[in-house]
Amino acid sequence: MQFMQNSQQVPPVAGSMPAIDILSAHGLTKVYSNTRNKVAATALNGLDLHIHAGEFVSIMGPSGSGKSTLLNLLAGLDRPSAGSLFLQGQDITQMTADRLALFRRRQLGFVFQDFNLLDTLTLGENIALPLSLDGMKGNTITQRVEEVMRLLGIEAYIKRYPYEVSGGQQQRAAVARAIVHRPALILADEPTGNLDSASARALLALFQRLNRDLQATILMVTHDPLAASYSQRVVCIKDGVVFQSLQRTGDQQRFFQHILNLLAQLEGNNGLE
Ligand SMILES: Nc1ncnc2c1ncn2[C@@H]1O[C@H](COP(=O)(O)OP(=O)(O)OP(=O)(O)O)[C@@H](O)[C@H]1O
Repeated sequence: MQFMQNSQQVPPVAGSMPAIDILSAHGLTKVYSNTRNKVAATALNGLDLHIHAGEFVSIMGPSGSGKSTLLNLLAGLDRPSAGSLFLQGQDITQMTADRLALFRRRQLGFVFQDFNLLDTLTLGENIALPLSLDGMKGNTITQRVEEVMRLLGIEAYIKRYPYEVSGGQQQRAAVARAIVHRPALILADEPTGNLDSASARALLALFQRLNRDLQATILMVTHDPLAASYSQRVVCIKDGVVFQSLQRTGDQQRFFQHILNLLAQLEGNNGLE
């Protein structure tokens, strides 16, 4: 299984930063206007962000800094008030609703805090969904589902329903569903929030493996500095703009310490919840 298939994408050269932008946001602004009390809230205030192909990036920031708003815009669930947002070289802010829905289905993979698996479908059927929605043939779907379940070590549970497996196994199935169609970008929203610490570490190690071995590009929103230390770069948002971007240089323990230092720099560090 390989994520880099598009001619626009090239695998990163070992030891150097990959140069192709999967995501490129310029002056991204979102103002929520409340018609009732006529008070506007600026959630994003001209944010610039670039994510290269093959990067694993964490987004952090205090409560109310704009993380969810950013994720909603990246997911195409909401439109910005101003600015451009290029994914795979296409400005999704200019797409019609239909094109955006197709783009989202093909190019993005989502992993949520509460897994979002359908209870009435088996794990195998849940994972098959993005492929069947895209009209793929049954045999090919079966092959792809089995391949991805093997990759994630959950092939034994293909016929089980979500309520018949553990939280960690459900989240692995959710990751399988997010990657089965080989999206350009995986968006993860607090993916470890509902997992015990052992399952959380296993999931983060899995993200690292997908990133390292398959060059999957991952953007993860997290409040947890330990979770963020599994990624290669932390982008800290404050008041709707990028406060600082921190690249991992040494080992994970050292990066974890750098992240803690960065969080300590943020005004009202106790707002990180
Ligand atoms: N639908 C909305 N209407 C009005 N204001 C909103 C709306 N959604 C978010 N906001 C405001 O926009 C700002 C950014 O909110 P957002 O939810 O993006 O922050 P966040 O960083 O995800 O916070 P948290 O970590 O608490 O989830 C906040 O001031 C919030 O009150």
